[in-house]
Amino acid sequence: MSSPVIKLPMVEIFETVEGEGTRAGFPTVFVRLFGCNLRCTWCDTKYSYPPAEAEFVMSVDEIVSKATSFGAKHLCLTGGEPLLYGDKSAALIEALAGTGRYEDIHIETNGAIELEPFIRRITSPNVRYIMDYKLPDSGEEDKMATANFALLRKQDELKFVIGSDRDFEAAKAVLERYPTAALPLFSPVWETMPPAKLVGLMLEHGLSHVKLNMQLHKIIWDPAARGV
Ligand SMILES: Nc1nc2[nH]cc(C(=O)O)c2c(=O)[nH]1
Ligand code: SF4
Ligand SMILES: [Mg+2]
Repeated sequence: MSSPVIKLPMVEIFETVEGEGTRAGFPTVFVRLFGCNLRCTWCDTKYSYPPAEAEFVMSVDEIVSKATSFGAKHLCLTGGEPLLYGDKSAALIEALAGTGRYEDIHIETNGAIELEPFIRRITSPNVRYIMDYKLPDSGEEDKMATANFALLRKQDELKFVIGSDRDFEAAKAVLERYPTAALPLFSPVWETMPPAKLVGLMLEHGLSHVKLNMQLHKIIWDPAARGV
């Protein structure tokens, strides 16, 4: 019996350089799924959930075939929220890992999805999670799945997008409250937090284990550009 075709709503698949995190600067294929369970005030991908519509629907095989048509050895699965589709999202990750084409597959997840089923099911060593923790300015802090902190591994990354002094204080408090093996990243909200101010706060508060995370793609291209 053949397995049923798994289909997912999609926004875009493209190749560029990774703009964020420890792999910033590497040529990377981006697979952006449609749909999100949050509505962050400062969201920069509002085209990835309603009232916008999915650009197309693709089967897992079609997504893998398009992704592997590019040369990059890094792949970023993003959205929207790429883990919104549970077993279907997991099947896509397994299929991408199963190609053997990628040194690194990282998943940009929003902090409002329990990671336990994914970490348990997907055992490929090159699959990593970059989890956001949504701070007060996002309006979505109460949705955070704090059980994920203890599950994240040293190859994973924990990203705080910081819009204000209040957000900075909250991020610092979260790191003190929830121990994690993941690498903490502090990223300035493009419109409201000058990077120099965020660096000043990091140094002033002695956060020697935290890495500044600039969005390279917003420096290289127009901050509003899509598909870069
Ligand atoms: N270049 C580039 N790097 C990125 N890293 C994370 C992105 C995202 O939208 O999740 C992104 C993106 O959209 N473009
Ligand atoms: S989780 Fe990401 S895609 Fe969803 S609303 Fe927040 S910033 Fe936008
Ligand atoms: Mg983006």
